[in-house]
Amino acid sequence: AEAIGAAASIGTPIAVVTGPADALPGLAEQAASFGAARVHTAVVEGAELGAPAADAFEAAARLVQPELVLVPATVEGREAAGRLAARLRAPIAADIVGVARDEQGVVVRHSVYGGAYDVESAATYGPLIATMRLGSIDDRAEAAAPDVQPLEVTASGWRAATIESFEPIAQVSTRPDLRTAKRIVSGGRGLGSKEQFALIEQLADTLGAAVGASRAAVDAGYVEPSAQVGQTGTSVSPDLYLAVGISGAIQHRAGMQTAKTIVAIDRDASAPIFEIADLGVVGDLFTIVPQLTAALEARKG
Ligand SMILES: Cc1cc2nc3c(=O)[nH]c(=O)nc-3n(C[C@H](O)[C@H](O)[C@H](O)COP(=O)(O)OP(=O)(O)OC[C@H]3O[C@@H](n4cnc5c(N)ncnc54)[C@H](O)[C@@H]3O)c2cc1C
Repeated sequence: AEAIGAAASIGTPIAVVTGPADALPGLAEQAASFGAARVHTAVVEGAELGAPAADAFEAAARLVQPELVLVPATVEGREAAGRLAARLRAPIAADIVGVARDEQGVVVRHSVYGGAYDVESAATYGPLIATMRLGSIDDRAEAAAPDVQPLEVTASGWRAATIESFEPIAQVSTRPDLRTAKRIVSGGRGLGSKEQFALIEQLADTLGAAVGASRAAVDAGYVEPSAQVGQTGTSVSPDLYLAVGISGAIQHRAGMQTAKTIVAIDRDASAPIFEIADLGVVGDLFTIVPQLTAALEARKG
């Protein structure tokens, strides 16, 4: 939805979806519902990473002759985008957080030095391939009527890493996914222990929010690494980001400062998190958070 929304903000979005044959109709329908004017499908099955998707992207790029190819900056997306750029001899812009158009063509935006600077880049010849940081683009397109066209893909046979075995991790959480959550409650080192981090989980559950954390909280073992928000964690752009006992280091802010409303609770009035907070509460979190949770529960009741 994000890639299609970003593409629609500067042109006509054409989606390429890859996956097992039985999943493609559903994926194609979803892409149209996200606003893709046309959807090209390609069957990608098996355990090879990157190369089969790059084969499909290459076939689509040669057919469509796009100005810009947007690929989500996931592990596999980055691999496929790099391969595609090499094969098309096209430039690549890594980890973009925005797209625009000026009089000369497509411009992409990057957030660098832990979010301290925004820089723009453009390609002098195209197509520009860009990997897109997930959770960084708000644009969404209107749903389109499905126009699904299978791609003819010639397998390149290029070498690729393969998955030989894997162990599924049972997802036990009923909370929203961190990356796409509308509300996030994040806890930092100020929580002091894994047991006390439960305060964050209770508040999150009261708000129907996802649980996030600073790296200090993750490193201290209060919460699992998948909860980390920031430069080396997940980038998020929720409607509400509630930071509790998080000082607001630049590396944390890099992953959350695009949240629409930021609320911070910290006992240190000079903590940098207050520089970007829309609402700040200076005080002891162990007093404030239980009261806040109780007040929200009472309001729900
Ligand atoms: C290369 C690199 C990458 C990094 N990537 C990330 C990243 O992705 N994400 C990330 O978060 N960090 C990242 N960091 C770490 C970052 O620099 C900070 O160290 C980290 O964000 C600090 O976490 P914190 O705010 O929880 O801890 P602290 O900075 O220690 O802040 C704790 C806060 O809790 C407050 N507090 C304490 N007790 C209470 C209380 N009882 N009530 C209210 N407030 C209280 C304190 O006043 C303080 O402001 C990275 C660092 C490096 C070098």
